Amino acid sequence: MQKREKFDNIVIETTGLANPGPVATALWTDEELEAGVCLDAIVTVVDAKHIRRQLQARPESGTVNEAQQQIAYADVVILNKVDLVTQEEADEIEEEVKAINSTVSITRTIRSRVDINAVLNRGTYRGGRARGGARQWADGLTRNCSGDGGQQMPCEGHADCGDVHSQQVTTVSVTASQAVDKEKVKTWLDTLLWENDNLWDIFRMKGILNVQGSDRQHFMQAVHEMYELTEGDEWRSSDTRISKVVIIGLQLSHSQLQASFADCVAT
Ligand SMILES: Nc1nc2c(ncn2[C@@H]2O[C@H](COP(=O)(O)OP(=O)(O)OP(=O)(O)O)[C@@H](O)[C@H]2O)c(=O)[nH]1
Repeated sequence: MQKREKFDNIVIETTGLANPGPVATALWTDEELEAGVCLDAIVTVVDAKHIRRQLQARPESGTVNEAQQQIAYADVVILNKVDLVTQEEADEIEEEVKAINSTVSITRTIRSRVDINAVLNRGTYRGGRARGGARQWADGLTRNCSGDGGQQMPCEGHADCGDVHSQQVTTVSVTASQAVDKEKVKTWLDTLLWENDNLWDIFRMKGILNVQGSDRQHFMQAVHEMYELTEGDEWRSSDTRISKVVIIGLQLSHSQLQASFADCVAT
């Protein structure tokens, strides 16, 4: 079939669809396949006036709070109707959103008037060597880590208290200061995402890896049950070579995740 012009962007509004995960994975195509469409970013509009009540709603047993889940999958949150809340309330809402998804970028709006660059062409799912995209969020991940000779890095990360938050979607971050073994990381991801016997539910993962035997940064991300590991540029001399992965999901135990990630260190 021949087409005269291509679309620049396709925006899909999943109205009435509580879980963006399956739609996102269907559109997240392998770069090497050079598909005509690729996933750019998942954007969630948060209603500042009503979100706190929505976040507190108790889900039925075996289900997840829909507002929490939609924030968990988001790469960008548009915090709308900020004219209907105070500045302090908006700050508190941002904190609650970040407690669910510490990697999300938040833009405050009235009537959803937003700079189009905040939501389109973000390149979030582009591989490691692309400009912006993975490199940008990976810089954000490592910004809070300071290297100090092989010790555990004191990184920021919500819910790093070791508790399992049963009905609450949270972000947990795990780190390794020594280089990791790529094959071990793949096995770790397979187990986390595919063989968990419903012990936890992972929606989203993003990470930067210092891979044994490589001078290049490696990026990993997962959505729903799909993950991708890509090679990026060479580490810069100013970079702290660490591995850090953030995991967003339900029933996450920081201590268990940290211990299992530590097993990925190359020996
Ligand atoms: N004051 C104010 N009102 C808004 C704003 N954005 C939308 N509204 C109004 O809020 C009302 C409901 O709009 P929305 O919450 O956007 O409705 P919707 O998108 O159909 O809601 P969903 O069912 O959640 O998709 C309408 O009257 C809008 O004009 C805003 O930023 N500030």
